[in-house]
Amino acid sequence: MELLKEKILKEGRVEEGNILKVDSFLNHQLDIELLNEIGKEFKKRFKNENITKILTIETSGIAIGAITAQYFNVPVLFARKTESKNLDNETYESNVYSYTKEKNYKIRVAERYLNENDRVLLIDDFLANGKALLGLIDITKQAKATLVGAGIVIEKGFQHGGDNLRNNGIRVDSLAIIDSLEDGKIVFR
Ligand SMILES: O=P(O)(O)OC[C@H]1O[C@H](OP(=O)(O)OP(=O)(O)O)[C@H](O)[C@@H]1O
Ligand SMILES: O=c1[nH]c(=O)c2nc[nH]c2[nH]1
Repeated sequence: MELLKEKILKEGRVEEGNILKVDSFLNHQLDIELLNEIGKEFKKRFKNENITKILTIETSGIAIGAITAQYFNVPVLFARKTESKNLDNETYESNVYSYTKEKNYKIRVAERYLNENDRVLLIDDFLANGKALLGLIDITKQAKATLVGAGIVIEKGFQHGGDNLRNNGIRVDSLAIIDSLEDGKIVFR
């Protein structure tokens, strides 16, 4: 998606540890105009798939998940990473290692909001090693829901999470794929 790539080149900063910082528009401050265009693009790509639910993971997936859900007219459900009295006792659970936080999280989704009648589109801001998506896929399987695929805003292709999933037959549509951040230079696939 050209608009997104231009924005990444204009505002993205490469940080230590192969981190691309895009917090001016994607996962801290939010550029709603751009996020709307991204939501429309996901709708265009998955419009024939009868999606019934968008599933994402807190924190950074929520904004893009919610904006995208408007174009599908379906609810967005986000996996929680922290315990809460606010959550049902009956939950699907999985484990996710966070690349940016360097720690493991137990993620949870209330059973009542995901079931075998659902056709699920996973949405997230970033795909790196694929751990967040693997956790969401695990939860989708536990719910016996149908996994349609994943829509990702930025994939860091050099970390291979996306290609591993594709090799396992999972549809992963990323709007920008980065092949290298070496020497602080952003190189798209
Ligand atoms: O493909 P992976 O290696 O799993 O990396 C991608 C995940 O990492 C980020 O989440 P993070 O753990 O930084 O949490 P946040 O959403 O709270 O920022 C991002 O929002 C994805 O969910
Ligand atoms: O803002 C982010 N930048 C990254 O490089 C990254 N990798 C995983 N998750 C990420 N989030």
